[in-house]
Amino acid sequence: MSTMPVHKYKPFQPIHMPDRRWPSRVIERAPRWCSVDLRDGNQALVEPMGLERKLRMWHELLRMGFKEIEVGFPSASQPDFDFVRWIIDQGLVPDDVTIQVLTQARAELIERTFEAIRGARRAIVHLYNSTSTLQRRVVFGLDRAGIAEIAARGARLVKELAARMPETEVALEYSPESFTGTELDFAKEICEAVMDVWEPTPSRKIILNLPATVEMSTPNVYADQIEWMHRNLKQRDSIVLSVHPHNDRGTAVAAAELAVMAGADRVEGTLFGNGERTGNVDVVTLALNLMSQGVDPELEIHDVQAIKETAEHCNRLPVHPRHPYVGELVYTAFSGSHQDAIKKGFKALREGGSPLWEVPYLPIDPQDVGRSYEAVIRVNSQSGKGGVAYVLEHDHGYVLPRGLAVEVSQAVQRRAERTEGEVQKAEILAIFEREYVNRAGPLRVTRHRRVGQGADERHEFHVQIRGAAHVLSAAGGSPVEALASALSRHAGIAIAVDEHAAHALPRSAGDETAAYVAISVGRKRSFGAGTHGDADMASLAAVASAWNRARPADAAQLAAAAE
Ligand SMILES: CC(=O)SCCNC(=O)CCNC(=O)[C@H](O)C(C)(C)COP(=O)(O)OP(=O)(O)OC[C@H]1O[C@@H](n2cnc3c(N)ncnc32)[C@H](O)[C@@H]1OP(=O)(O)O
Ligand SMILES: CC(C)C(=O)C(=O)O
Repeated sequence: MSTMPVHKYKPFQPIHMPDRRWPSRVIERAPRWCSVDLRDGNQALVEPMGLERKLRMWHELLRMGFKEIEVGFPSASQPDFDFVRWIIDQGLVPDDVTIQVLTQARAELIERTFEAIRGARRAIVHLYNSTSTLQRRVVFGLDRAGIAEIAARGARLVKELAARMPETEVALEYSPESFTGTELDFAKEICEAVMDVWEPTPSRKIILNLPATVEMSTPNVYADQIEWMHRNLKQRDSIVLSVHPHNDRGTAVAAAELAVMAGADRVEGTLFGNGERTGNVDVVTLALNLMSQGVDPELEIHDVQAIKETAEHCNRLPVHPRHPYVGELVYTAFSGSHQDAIKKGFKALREGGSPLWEVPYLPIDPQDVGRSYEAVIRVNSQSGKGGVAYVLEHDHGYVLPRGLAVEVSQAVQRRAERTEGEVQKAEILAIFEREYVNRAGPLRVTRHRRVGQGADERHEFHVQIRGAAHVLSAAGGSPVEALASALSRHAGIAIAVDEHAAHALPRSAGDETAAYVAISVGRKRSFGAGTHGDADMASLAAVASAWNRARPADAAQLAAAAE
């Protein structure tokens, strides 16, 4: 038993609904989105947005394709009121976009709200009052009938004021605020009391918004609550059923998704989940979750970084580096096995020709949201050969053979362990090139040519051994094999070429070849690499590098024998 004060809390009562249907439903289309960044998001900020920040957010939301945007709580403050007036008066509301404004169910606030929307082509007036057992008791001191009357009275006034403003098409949204703490039969009763006032029809629907004002249970319970309302509300065809999840338990995204499976038509949320306490549901995550399932998210998120910059500027709050789809680190693998799988995934993708994105550990293609592959693999002490090989290939064009990749990654690992940090891409390149590529030492091949023809063909090598010029030669085979045999003869040591690979190495200065060899000098195995504008010379440089990297004693022996 822990010493935590569990006795202060009671479990949330589950909903008895053995025939619940949502668990076997699949989301096949995006819900109607409503951004509440400029209201619920804004009301939770340390420094609420002024005109400049509100306008920047507004334009970002329009660019993303939101068609319903809650633009404020105009009766709350002059800046909120002024912003609503500004976008109406300046003609900033596109024809296909509907603004939404929130108000408590209090006469003076509703009247002020209507002043704010005067002249708008269309507006959703969003009326709310708290309905939970707790709020009824401690905030309002009213019974169910008293609370229902607040809502009905508010709806009557909205209807009356809307009738006096025929130039504006007014829709009503009603929220039984704190719905998750409200008995379902009462939530139904109060919603239907509002409907009785508003008299919605299938062509003039009411929006009933069922908020998880405070997230109080596991998301499946919220889904049960939504399905119960979906199945039991009267005139369902005259209702847009909306949800507005908060994230107190960290499961707002799951709650919203299950709620949509349970019958919700519409979701209210904010960019990256800004909002009261732990925030509103994150609409970007919801939308990209849909995209990752092949469902059109009906929002444009081609540059998630730009959207994040807007959110951070407007909210003056940072987005976490691990935030889904947008965080600085979410497309980055540090750990070896992930890197290996990602590298192989990219290769399979390149070679497979399928349009489907299937790369382990990357649920979506970072490029689809404007992120690059730049940071997909970063290297520290948790990384393996796959990561190092990926960096050398992706960033520098070297396609290392497996054994060499293992060796290089061990050197990189030692560096990472020593510094206890990340090894930057430039350092990885430096470690590799310094140790393996055109490695200086006693042996250097300066020229190669083929002499003779047919059976008499020989390879002639001009080499420097400890600075002294020599001409070596050997018959037949590839230049690499011939050099190994010429060196063997001169040094009196068995030299075998175990591996040899080469590929074009695109460089800004012109195309080069990169070659890799593994040679055995006596019993010692050594890797080397070479680069050169001439393919044969690249391979011969690789042999020389491998030799120069071999044990000093062997090198000395070669030098002595050749002198
Ligand atoms: C869960 C949500 O996010 S809901 C939205 C919440 N957002 C905000 O509150 C941000 C903006 N709000 C504000 O700036 C202020 O609350 C205002 C300007 C709207 C109103 O301010 P005030 O008049 O000072 O009242 P306050 O908000 O403290 O409300 C308290 C009174 O309103 C009543 N009340 C609260 N909500 C509602 C409601 N939805 N409908 C009717 N009455 C309500 C309370 O019972 C209380 O009544 P009492 O004074 O008789 O005890
Ligand atoms: C007004 C309502 C919808 C709200 O913001 C909430 O319940 O969180």
